[in-house]
Parts: sequence; C-alpha cells; structure tokens
Amino acid sequence: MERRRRLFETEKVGGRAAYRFQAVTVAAGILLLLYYRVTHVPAAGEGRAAWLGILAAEFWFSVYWVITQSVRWGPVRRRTFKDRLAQRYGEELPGVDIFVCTADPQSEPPSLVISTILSVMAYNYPSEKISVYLSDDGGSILTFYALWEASKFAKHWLPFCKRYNIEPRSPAAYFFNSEGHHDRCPPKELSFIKDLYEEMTNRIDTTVMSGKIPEEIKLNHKGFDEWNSEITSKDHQPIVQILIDGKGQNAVDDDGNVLPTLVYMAREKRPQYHHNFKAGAMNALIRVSSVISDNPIILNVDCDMYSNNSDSIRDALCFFLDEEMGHNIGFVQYPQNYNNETENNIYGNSLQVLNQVEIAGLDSVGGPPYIGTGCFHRREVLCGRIFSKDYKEDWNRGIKEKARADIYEIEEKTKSLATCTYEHRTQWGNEIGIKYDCAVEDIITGLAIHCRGWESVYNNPQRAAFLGVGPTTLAQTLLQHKRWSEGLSKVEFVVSSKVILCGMLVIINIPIYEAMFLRKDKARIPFTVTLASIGFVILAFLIPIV
Ligand SMILES: O=c1ccn([C@@H]2O[C@H](COP(=O)(O)OP(=O)(O)O[C@H]3O[C@H](CO)[C@@H](O)[C@H](O)[C@H]3O)[C@@H](O)[C@H]2O)c(=O)[nH]1
Ligand SMILES: [Mn+2]
Repeated sequence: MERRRRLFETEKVGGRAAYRFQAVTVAAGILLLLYYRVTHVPAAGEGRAAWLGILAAEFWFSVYWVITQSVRWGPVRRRTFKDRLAQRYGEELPGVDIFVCTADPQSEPPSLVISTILSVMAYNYPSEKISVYLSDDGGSILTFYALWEASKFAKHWLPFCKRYNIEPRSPAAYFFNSEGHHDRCPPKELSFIKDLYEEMTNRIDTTVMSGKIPEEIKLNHKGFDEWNSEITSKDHQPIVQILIDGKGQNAVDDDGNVLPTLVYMAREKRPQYHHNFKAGAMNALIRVSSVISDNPIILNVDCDMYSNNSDSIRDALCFFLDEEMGHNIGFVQYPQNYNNETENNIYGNSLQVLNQVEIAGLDSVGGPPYIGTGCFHRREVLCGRIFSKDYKEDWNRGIKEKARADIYEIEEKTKSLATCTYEHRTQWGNEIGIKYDCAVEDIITGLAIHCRGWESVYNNPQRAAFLGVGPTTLAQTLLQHKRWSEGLSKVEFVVSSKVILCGMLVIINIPIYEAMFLRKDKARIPFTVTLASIGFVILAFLIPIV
C-alpha cells in the first residue's frame, strides 16, 4: 500500500549547537564557582554562616539551572500541510466546539468579549461544524445582551470575512489595529460594515455603562426573561440560551449560508457552593455542549484572546488526523501571544523565552503543557479517557443527524447539567474534566492527560493563531506571576512532597544518627540496638510492598 504523506513534520530549531556550547561554558563557570565556595570556607566567626548561606543559595540555583536545560536543550518546530489535509479530506472534517470563558463585565468589557466570539465564529471552516459557547461566570444580562447583538451582527460579518478573506477576523482588531487588509474590499462595503459594527459597540458600551437593558430590547429575545431584580453574579439559577441553532432553519447569514451554533451559558451559582473558577465553568461547558453539539474536538480560549488566524482549526487537524502520529495526540497547544506589548517589553510579558524556546523544548520530550487558552483537545481526552493504541476516534460524532429535540427542551435538559450540585459525588474536577483546587488548573490537567498516556504538540505558526491582552503595568504583572507561582509551587509540592518529607525526617533525626555512629561517650547507642532498629526499618519498608 502506498505510504500516506504526513500531514505535519517536526524540524529542529536552528542554533542548537551555539546554545549548547554556551550552556557548557555556563556549566563550567557554575562548577568552578561551587568549587571555590567549597574549598574556601572561612573559619568560624569570620563569616562562615553567611558563606554557607550563599553556598546553599548558589547550589539551589545551579540545580534549577540544570533542570531548565532539559527544556532548552532541543527545541523543535512543527510545520503543517493544510493542502494535503484538503486533498485527503476535502470538507469531510470533524466538528469543533469552541469554548470562550468570561467572568466579569466590568473588567472584561462585553464589546471585546463578542469580538473574540465573532473571530472564532468566522473561522475558515464549514460553519455547520462549528459551535461556539460563551460561559459567563458573571451571570450578567449585559453580557447576554452583547452576545445577542453579536448573533445579529454575525449575519453580516461572517459573509464579509469570507468574501474578502480578511484577517484578523475579530472586528475590533480588524478595524482598529489592522495590518492593512482594508484594501481587499470595496470602500463602500467596508464603511457599511464598519458603521454597523460601531453602532453595535456604541449600543453595547452605553448599555453596559448604564447597567440596565432598555425594556423594548428585552422583548426581542426570551432569554432576557431569565433575569430579575434578585439575580446577582454569585446567586442565580443555571441559564442556557441557544442564540443561533446551526441545525435550525433560520440560522443563515446574509448570503444564505449556514451560521455556526451560538450558545450562552451561565452555570448556577449559589453562595453556599464553591464554584471552582474557570475549571468549574469549563466542566459545565463540556457537559452542556455534549447535549447540544457533542463535537469530538474542543477549542478553548479566554475571552480576551481573539483568533488572529482563520486557518487554526485546519492547522490543528493536521495533527489529530495524521495517520502515523495523530492517534497519540491528546491536545494541540498554541502559544499565548499578546498584541499590547509595552515599549521595550520591560516586564518580559511577551513571554518570548517561554513561547519560542521552553515550550518548544518541552515539545521534544513528550509535549507542551496545557496553558489554559488556545488549546484544541479531543473531547474524550478531557473526559478522562486513558490512551490505548486500539482506540479509534469517531470523527463523525456530533455531525451525525440525530433526531433533533425541540430547542426549549434542549435548553431545559442542559440547565440540569449546569447546576451547583450536579458534580457532587462524581469524578468531575478529578478524573473527569478540568481539575479543581489548583490556581493553575490548566497545568495539572495537562499533566494528568500526559499521565494517562497521551502526547501533546505545540504549534507556533508564523502568523499568531491567537492574540490576547497581556498585563501592562507592574501591578498586573506581579498579580499574574504571584498566581502562576502559587499554582506552580503547589504542583511542585504535590510532586516533591514525599521527597521533602523524607528529607525533613532525616534532618530531624541527625542527633540519633550521631548517637548511633559517631559518638564515643556514654550517650552512644549500643550496637545491638542500632542493628535492631535497622532491621525494623527494613521491615517497615517492606509492609507497603507486601
Ligand atoms: O471564576 C472564573 C475566573 C476566571 N474565568 C475566566 O478564566 C480566564 C482566565 O482568567 P484570568 O483572570 O484572565 O487569568 P490569567 O492569569 O490571564 O490566565 C492565565 O492563567 C490561567 C491559569 O493558569 C489560565 O487558566 C488562563 O487560560 C491563562 O490565560 C478568563 O477568560 C476569565 O474570564 C472564569 O471563567 N471564571
Ligand atoms: Mn487573562
């Protein structure tokens, strides 16, 4: 049989030899420094304590440096072949569910959230195979209103994007910091769509500022009835509203083409139940989407990360659908790039080393971590499936024509999956879905997926797939790093807690070892007692093995 051509290839990043040479010189420097410290310890009373303290610190940084080499030693780059994907599959491609998370209409303005939503609705991909879900942890009628406006604007925006093949497809980014693709379309049409967009954002911004939705607008959609004066962001019933039903009759754009499904979800919130932040929202989305569209691939993005490259879905599929390697791949991670870098990048927020070198380095040793946004997962992998080479993904899942229930029935059914108590006494947040109880839920979820045998790949194409809003001030930077560090040290602690515990026990027991082996006075423990203790220790170690 003819061997199929690969849908992606892996290249080594250039400059490895230069980096390795530099690393060897640094290693030599570190060793010489440690040698000097160890051989020149001053006498007691002449600064010995400070010397030993510095030695300990330098030793720790040396260990840290050695560990970081594992992620910088062999970075790789992936290249996809979308033309081969097109030749092989045409438009017979799997469905994709896209999750966007938002939490607060004040700090994450709804007009920007919907720009992200519109950018992912406008992927260069068959619309009937895309379902977009917005999770609103703020449970805000203002965000719902903005999404309803977006569902109407999409009818003009999507055909416009596809007709002139514009990039990026976030209207906010396209109109206000575009790279100049405006010449691709007739000026009249451009100003028409721009006016529509500006009118819409003005309406949304003034409504958000006033904090109230005009009564006449509320008459336009039944979804507004979900809110009453008692609802707060921390105390409300589950809300699921299907704003565009892609499988329905009326879901067509201006050109008569099908529109993607668009769903608003605010999971139930009650003060007495812990909501588990973004992880809780994602898990509710996994369940709700399994009833509405149930597509085999899930992409999730933060609401401030718009799609900057309309080919990213096809790019990601080059990995999953590759005949040789695809079946090993659990998720495809894209980097977090920002479009609001500060001058000279003074706080290092563009994450260059992480994005270009370290995550690419991890990609050569089992795969990148899951970093919370810009990631394509297999639904089954998020739901806890353990890797097996016999497993065959059902790529038609979700597309197969099911007897479609009434839209109201679906909404009612899915609400029951987004309640506070649904997960009680289940494995959600543990073996199933995104993990709970960690500030970096994404990292531990990715590690768990690796532990179940799946690999991941990192794709960093020339044209950034997603662009977000990064921190720009020192205060924002510190807050983000504090959260990341807290979360990561927890991961580190879980992994190394046993080692630390054993080390502490050894240190606490130093006087006993002294009495066993070193002391020559009366306090020395008799040899027979030492022997008996060693015997007991060995026995104690054997117990868990037996
Ligand atoms: O209760 C919450 C809190 C946050 N979010 C959403 O989660 C996302 C990330 O939260 P943010 O406060 O912006 O955190 P960042 O530090 O910017 O997030 C980075 O770090 C997180 C933890 O590692 C990852 O989950 C994110 O994807 C990654 O962008 C945003 O879209 C929020 O709207 C919720 O949906 N519910
Ligand atoms: Mn963020």
